[in-house]
Amino acid sequence: MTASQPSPWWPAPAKLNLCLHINGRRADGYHELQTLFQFIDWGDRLRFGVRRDGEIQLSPALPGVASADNLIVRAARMLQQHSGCTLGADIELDKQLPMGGGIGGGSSNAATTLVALNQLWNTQIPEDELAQLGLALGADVPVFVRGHAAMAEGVGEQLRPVEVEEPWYLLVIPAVEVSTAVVFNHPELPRNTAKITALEHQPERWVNDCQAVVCDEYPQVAKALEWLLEYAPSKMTGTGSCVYGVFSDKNSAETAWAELPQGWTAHVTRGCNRSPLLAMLDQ
Ligand SMILES: C[C@](O)(CO)[C@H](O)COP(=O)(O)OP(=O)(O)OC[C@H]1O[C@@H](n2ccc(N)nc2=O)[C@H](O)[C@@H]1O
Ligand SMILES: Nc1ncnc2c1ncn2[C@@H]1O[C@H](COP(=O)(O)OP(=O)(O)OP(=O)(O)O)[C@@H](O)[C@H]1O
Repeated sequence: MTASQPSPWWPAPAKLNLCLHINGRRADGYHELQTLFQFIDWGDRLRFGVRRDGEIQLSPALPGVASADNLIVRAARMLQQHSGCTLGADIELDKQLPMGGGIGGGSSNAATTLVALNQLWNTQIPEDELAQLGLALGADVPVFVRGHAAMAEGVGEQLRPVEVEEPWYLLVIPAVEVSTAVVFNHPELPRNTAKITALEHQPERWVNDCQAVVCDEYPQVAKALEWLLEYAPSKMTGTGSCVYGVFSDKNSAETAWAELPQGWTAHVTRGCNRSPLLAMLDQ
């Protein structure tokens, strides 16, 4: 027997990497980096119903991802184990974000699950601990748990909240999934960019060190970037495949979007230093 309580939709926004500088490679293969995260006001949504029997049920399933491997289910189980909570959840996912696009959909889903169930189960895990728990699920989970635009250093685990401009973006989604591990193992990847102090205040120095190798390996990404650059300063996010152009207002982003080649997918979206998930928590 289960008893479900209705619950509102919780946002799981995407992120952009406004820069991704690779400063070195550690002995364990992981890379030292400097990357600036900002959220966008576009993402997935999740809805939770509390169950008394401890089961975690997710619907619909994601194509190609077994339920036990889904970061949503893994996040819920992790919170159960960590807190000793005996409650479960029925979780509904409204998936909008492409996978392998470098916009952090899986990580954001995991973070929203941790934050929402922490509230709905009344487990009262403090934010620092919740972010630490999330790190075991993926390098980008903590920034989504904290919900502030941030500069990340180390291997991505040291986060410092920042305030940067909140422009409009035209986000182009090439029809290709890029593997983060393949990009980081690429022999041609530049790995010796000098570390820059207060990088968040120097947008003219923001680059993505993964962009050139991804454009070489995936012509669709190179083509999307070339097209966007006709309209605005543009870059790839994370390890790709998505690329974004930066616009000062919504109108000019929409004007470029109207010229999108047939068959391409793109979204006009706004940068946010405060995640829509935090806004929901404040309600
Ligand atoms: C670099 C970013 O894309 C920036 O948003 C992310 O931090 C990567 O986040 P993610 O996909 O959650 O990454 P993880 O699942 O932690 O790592 C995937 C793979 O990327 C490589 N990796 C990741 C982060 C890092 N600092 N150095 C690495 O070399 C490792 O080969 C690792 O096996
Ligand atoms: N709930 C989930 N949503 C998306 N992907 C998931 C989820 N659970 C597990 N995955 C797995 O994680 C992989 C990476 O998905 P994700 O959407 O986070 O990619 P990404 O945007 O490239 O991530 P990042 O920017 O963190 O590198 C997927 O290919 C999928 O196999």
